[in-house]
Amino acid sequence: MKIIAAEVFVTSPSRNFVTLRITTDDGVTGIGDATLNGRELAVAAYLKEHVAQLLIGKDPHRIEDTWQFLYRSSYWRRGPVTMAAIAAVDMALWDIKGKVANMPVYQLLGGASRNGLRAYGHASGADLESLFDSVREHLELGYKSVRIQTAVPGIKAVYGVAAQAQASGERYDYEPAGRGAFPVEEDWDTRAYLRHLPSVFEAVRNEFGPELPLLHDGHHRMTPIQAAKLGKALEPYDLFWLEDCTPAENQEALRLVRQHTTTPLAIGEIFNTVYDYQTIIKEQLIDYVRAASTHFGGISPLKKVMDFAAQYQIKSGFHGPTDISPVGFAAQLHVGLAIHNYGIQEYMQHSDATNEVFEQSMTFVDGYLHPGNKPGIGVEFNEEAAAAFPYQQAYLPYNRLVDGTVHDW
Ligand SMILES: O=NC(=O)[C@@H](O)[C@H](O)[C@H](O)CO
Ligand SMILES: [Co+2]
Repeated sequence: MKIIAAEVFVTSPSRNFVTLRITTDDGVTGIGDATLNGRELAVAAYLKEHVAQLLIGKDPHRIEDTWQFLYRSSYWRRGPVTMAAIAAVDMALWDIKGKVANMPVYQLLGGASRNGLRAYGHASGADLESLFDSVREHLELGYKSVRIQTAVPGIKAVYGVAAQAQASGERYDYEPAGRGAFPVEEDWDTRAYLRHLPSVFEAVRNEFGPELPLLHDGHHRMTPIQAAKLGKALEPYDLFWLEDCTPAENQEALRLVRQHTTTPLAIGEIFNTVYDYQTIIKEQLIDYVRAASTHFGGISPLKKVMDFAAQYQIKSGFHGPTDISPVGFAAQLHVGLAIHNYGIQEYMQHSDATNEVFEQSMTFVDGYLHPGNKPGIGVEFNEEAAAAFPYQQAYLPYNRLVDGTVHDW
């Protein structure tokens, strides 16, 4: 069996996606997600200009060998662009292998370790009333766990609060990527946030009780001691996790947070190799691995990092916003179903237009996800539908503090 074609498609139903399709001489095709929100064309070019020609003639069954070849032969290692490109190839080859074996990918990874994958949704609201409505809406949609994001007094626009979508009556089902040639500037004040958030969780617990698993995303905005302060202040509200509490390029920073709080910590959606996790896993500085198949080099390394994490009783919490395409999302459902140390899956629901372009076999029933049992990854790419949605440049917002200093968004 040989690879005869590797094509890259950039399409933009609701938001931009980059998809790789590999075709073999037997006519079997496989697809992979190469979407990097705000830098999509960099990955598309990396694949089109530098990778596609290297794949022609290769045996598609040699997944690990192809992964290692792409990782080491480029010489320049790691980074979000390279690893998203390698991820797309890895996913497409697993898709092909599953189709040839006539098995869903999770069966090739060792079979199911559970019946379904517990998911959490993104509840948000500018004030308590709209936040409570959003929690109720997600409970009605079947979610059994919810992430809580809300506005902060004195701050104009805060990450994760879909006020703009709610104003137009839509559900918050897209990741903030403002279309246009320059990132939208948002504002931030950590002290105001730290003063406000505990009262929000107290109100949510009073309204919804002690059982409902609640998550929160700090989105890289605190220093370690501020993250420690928040983690401790939230302990009475028994969070499932506090995510991205501080920028973690300096993995040792989590030592300080860990010393001060028992609030579980989740880190890593912007990481792209196991080396980014090495210290925080070995020293058990986190409880959940936030990697996504698309940003982390694909299915193969996602399984490897979870096997490493298992030695330290750390579980999965894979990143699953709508800027992970349905292909990347399905790929990590297969990994989540097969591993023993599964935790929870972030699940924002893609839009109707996106679901038209990507025909999926995954299901979401009573709060649990399942990738389905179609051979391979279980997603078909509709090229005709994709052609109707041309790429539109879009950037993620960025932050400035009230004194004008650029800050993490
Ligand atoms: O936990 N989820 C997140 O932090 C996401 O909403 C990220 O901001 C977006 O995926 C960035 O493109
Ligand atoms: Co996050």
